[in-house]
Amino acid sequence: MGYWVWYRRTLHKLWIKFLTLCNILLQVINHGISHSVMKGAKEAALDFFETSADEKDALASNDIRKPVRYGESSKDSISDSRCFLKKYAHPLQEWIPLWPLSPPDYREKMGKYALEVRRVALQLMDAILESLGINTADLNEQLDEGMQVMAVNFYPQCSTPDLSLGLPAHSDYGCITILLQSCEGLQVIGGDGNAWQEVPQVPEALHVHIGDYMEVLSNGQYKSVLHRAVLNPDKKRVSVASIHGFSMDKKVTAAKEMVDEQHPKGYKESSFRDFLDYIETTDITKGKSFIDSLRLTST
Ligand SMILES: O=C(O)CCC(=O)C(=O)O
Ligand SMILES: [Fe+2]
Repeated sequence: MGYWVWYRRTLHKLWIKFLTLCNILLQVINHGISHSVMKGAKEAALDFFETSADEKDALASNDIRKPVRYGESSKDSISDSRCFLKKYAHPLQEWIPLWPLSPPDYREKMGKYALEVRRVALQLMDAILESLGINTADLNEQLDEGMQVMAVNFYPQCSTPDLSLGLPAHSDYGCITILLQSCEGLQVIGGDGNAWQEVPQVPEALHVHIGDYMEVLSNGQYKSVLHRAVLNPDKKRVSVASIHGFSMDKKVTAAKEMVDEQHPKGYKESSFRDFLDYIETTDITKGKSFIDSLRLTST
C-alpha cells in the first residue's frame, strides 16, 4: 500500500513530476468519467469475450497492422493465457464501423468510454509534459491528431496462478496508457526497481502508465513502466488498456527543452509505424524491447 496517489481534478505539475520520477503508481479519480460509462465498458468487454467463437473468429488475425483484431494466447507469442481485442479508436467515427457488432451494445458502450478516456488522456499528457517544462502548444496539436489504440483483454480465472502469467512483462509503446480493470491482476515494477508490485483496485480509479514515447520525449527523465498481468485465483478478469500516442508516421524525438550539452539526445527518432515494423520482426519474448532498440546511450 502507499504506492499510489489519488489525483484530484486540478492536475498539479509538481505532483506529477514527483510521482513519475519516483516511479510511483499513478491512479486518477475525479476524472469525470461516470460510473455507468466505466461499468458499461467492462460489461461490453466481458460480453464480447462471451459471444460465440464464430463472432470472435470473424475478427481474428495475426496481422498486427489490422486496425481491429482478435487474438488468443495460443496464437499470440507474447501472452500465456489471454484473449484480446485490439482496436484503433481515434477518430472514433472512422474506426467504430470496424468494431464488433456483437454484443449489440458493444459499440455504444465502448465508444462512450473511448471518447471519455481520450479526454482524460489529453489532459494528463498536457500536465505531464508541462511538468517537464516542455512547451505543449505544438505537441498538444499533434497529440490531438494522434493514435488511440485500445487493448481489451480477457483473462480466465486460474486456480494455479503461479504457474501461468496472463501477460508477460512489457512496456507500452505510446505516451501514456490508461487502464480500466474489473479486479486486481496488474503488476508493475515498483519504486525499488526490481520487485513486482500489485496495482490495487481502487473504486472508480483509473490506472495510468508512462509509455515508451513519453520516455523518448522526456529524453529519459520519465521512464516507461514495465508491467505484466497475473491471473486471478478467484475470478475471471477483463481490462481495457487505452494507449495514447502520436499519429502513425509522426517521428517522435526528445523535446528540445530536454536536450543540452549535459543531456545529449538519448534516443533514435521513431514512429508508430516503426514500432509495428519492430514487433513484426523481433521476438519480444526473448527480453528485447522497443524502447531498448531506440536507446543511443545508456540513459
Ligand atoms: O490486463 C492488464 O492489466 C494489462 C494489459 C496490458 O498491459 C496491455 O494490454 O498492454
Ligand atoms: Fe501493457
